[in-house]
Amino acid sequence: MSENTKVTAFKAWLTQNGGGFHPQASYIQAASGLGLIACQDIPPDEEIVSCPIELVVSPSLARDAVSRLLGLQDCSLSSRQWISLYLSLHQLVESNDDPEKCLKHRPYGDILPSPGDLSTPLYFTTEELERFKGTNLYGATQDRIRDWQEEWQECRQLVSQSNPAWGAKFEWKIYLASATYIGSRAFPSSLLSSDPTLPRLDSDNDETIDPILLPGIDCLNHARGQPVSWISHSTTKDNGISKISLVVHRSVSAGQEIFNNYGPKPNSELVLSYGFSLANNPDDSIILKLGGVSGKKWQIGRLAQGADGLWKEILEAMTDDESTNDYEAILDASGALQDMVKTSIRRLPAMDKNPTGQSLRPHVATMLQDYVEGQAATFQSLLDFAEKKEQEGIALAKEAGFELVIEDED
Ligand SMILES: C[S@@+](CC[C@H](N)C(=O)[O-])C[C@H]1O[C@@H](n2cnc3c(N)ncnc32)[C@H](O)[C@@H]1O
Repeated sequence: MSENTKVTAFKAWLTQNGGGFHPQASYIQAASGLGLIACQDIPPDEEIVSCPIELVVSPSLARDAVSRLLGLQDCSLSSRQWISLYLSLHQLVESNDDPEKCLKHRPYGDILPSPGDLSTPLYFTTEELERFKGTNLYGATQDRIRDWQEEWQECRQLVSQSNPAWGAKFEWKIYLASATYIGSRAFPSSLLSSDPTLPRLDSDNDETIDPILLPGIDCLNHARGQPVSWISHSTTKDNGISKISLVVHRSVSAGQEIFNNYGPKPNSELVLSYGFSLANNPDDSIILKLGGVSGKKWQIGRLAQGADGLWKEILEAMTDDESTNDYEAILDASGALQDMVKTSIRRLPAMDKNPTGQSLRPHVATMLQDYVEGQAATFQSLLDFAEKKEQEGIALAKEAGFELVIEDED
């Protein structure tokens, strides 16, 4: 099937099921892969795309379909595993071998990017990945490979027990692509509530949020700050959700791309889960954890946003009593923070003058450059913060009658 035929079939499937695209929006090749382009001027506040509830790929839909197809009972897998397995089975099982039509997302599966078009770090060459050594992203990629491979082994075993021929075909690359689709296209299940919200899917504080796939709505690329709304439509009958739609509040001129807004995401997350980065991304952040203290992870943004909590924790670790005004503790804490930040800065990968050199593909070089720039700028802001605290400590010492001269070791 050609690319156009697949897109036509997908659009027809979406429409037949009660969803669809704006009549003036075409799903075609855009600047970053497939995207939605306005064929004529579209006024603000128009519904751009909608996905009927029947086509939403939720963990429960996936679990029910997979369990029926494989004859599983009371099987426990994570939400990501159920959805990944459901998507993967679309590739492993021919339509003829699925007489009950458990796998009902074939037109959707056909328009998902091929593995060759996926660009998250799990698709980097070894040499490309090595260039990220010294960053949190490098470690996060290694963790993800290990975790997803364990998930794949577990799923493959289930498939093999049910149908050895399907199990034999279930290679790592099939699970990897499915799990990558979830990372780069999923929305939080909270959108299905009557009061939709867009929290982070990896949010530590809400374990009730699952990934869901919204065919059609996930066809839009991301633009930071784009004003959009999520509308969940209720049925008049039982007040359940009938469809989810996306409304874009800016007008779009003919020929322009229509964007979604994936929310404020740092490049660490954009690269790891989506395979792209934004230059000078204002949402960049670093994650720090103090060894031997509470184990809490601190997220610090550019301009040292969020550093106050981290500072308080370091300072409290340096003081025996409740006093956080003790200049010695302030100077110790500031010294510890400066040492920690300087070590992290030194570990960051060196940026080539010509980052699009031969060893890296250009899109990987761009991600490396954007990501390292954000990390370096954020660490530098934290260093400035620590130096300011040092000055405050010196001023307090002076008030107490001590003249301090701090010598810089670097
Ligand atoms: C939900 S899909 C968006 C539609 C997608 N282009 C497609 O082929 O269906 C998310 C993927 O689109 C690409 N993408 C989205 N926004 C982008 C952007 N601003 N710059 C570069 N790539 C982007 C990335 O590959 C990302 O993983």
